[in-house]
Amino acid sequence: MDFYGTIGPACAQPAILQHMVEAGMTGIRMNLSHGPLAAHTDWLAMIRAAGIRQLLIDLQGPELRIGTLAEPVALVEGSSVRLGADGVPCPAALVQAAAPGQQLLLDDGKLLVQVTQALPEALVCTVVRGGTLQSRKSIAALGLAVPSPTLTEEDLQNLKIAKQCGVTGVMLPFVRGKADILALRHALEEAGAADIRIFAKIENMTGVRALPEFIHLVDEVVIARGDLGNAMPLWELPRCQKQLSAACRAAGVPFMVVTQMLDSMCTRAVPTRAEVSDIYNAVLDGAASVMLTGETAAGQYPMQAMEYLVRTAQTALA
Ligand SMILES: Nc1ncnc2c1ncn2[C@@H]1O[C@H](COP(=O)(O)OP(=O)(O)OP(=O)(O)O)[C@@H](O)[C@H]1O
Ligand SMILES: CC(=O)C(=O)O
Repeated sequence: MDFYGTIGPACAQPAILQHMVEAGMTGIRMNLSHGPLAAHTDWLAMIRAAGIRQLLIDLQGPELRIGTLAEPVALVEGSSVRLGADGVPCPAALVQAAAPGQQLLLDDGKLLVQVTQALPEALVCTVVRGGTLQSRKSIAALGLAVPSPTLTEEDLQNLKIAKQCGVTGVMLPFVRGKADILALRHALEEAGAADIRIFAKIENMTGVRALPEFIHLVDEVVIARGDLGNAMPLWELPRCQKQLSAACRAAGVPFMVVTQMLDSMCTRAVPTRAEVSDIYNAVLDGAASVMLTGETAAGQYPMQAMEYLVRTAQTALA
């Protein structure tokens, strides 16, 4: 079984990475939504030096995100916020597609705004659930199909240098169907990196429904519960996870379970009973790999989190 962390400011130090490897980490994810491969040569050197065998890059793909903010923006419930020109930067395709009444979940659903006015270059929204909005956070536009290419220009640049950077796998967000996988395969071939494994992230209902058409074209399916949890009431997410796991087992395709596996360990050295049960159950369901994200990238206890992940999974395997 594979155990992944996510590299970020909290763990990008040789001694911490070394400790995570000693705890059983077999691979690491680099989230390229926060910066390109070329800007992370120091992290790449650390990953090599720590002897981490598998390096996954998580592309931008068709995912919608807030752009870069000069500083975090406080969104106050009931107040108005402008997305687009002269406001919080966001993709132009979203501004074009959204109509008044559209709800937009921000930062994996922590914040919620509703469009009140759709101008040609901006959306005026009312804040329904407030909080602090930071740069590059996710946007989920429920029920709205926003046209976007499989790969961004930056994704293509990253794929060109992936092989020389030691990348072994590519995670494609928000897979919508067979065409997205074929486009990524083609881009990898063009980059001379046809042997890099493809991890298809299931992050919304489009991906759930399309899974049968592309499951045999990918190397691993990723049950990406952060965004997937925005696509349904949260009490339905466990059933969806179980159904996706069963579909992968039936097809004989490996799958990964990721997100909030040990979320409380971002700020506490010991996980909750519910979190260790979640890991144990994912392993019993047949997961080929499990991954930590914010816990290792930005949390206070990256080494302890990796230890709990690996030990709990190994206990389930024993
Ligand atoms: N390459 C990076 N550079 C700087 N900060 C990073 C980097 N990768 C991750 N982080 C920080 O760690 C946090 C958690 O990482 P994670 O990969 O889960 O990002 P995310 O944007 O929250 O997730 P997702 O891409 O799944 O929506 C990020 O929100 C960011 O603050
Ligand atoms: C990891 C990720 O992208 C998610 O769970 O949405």
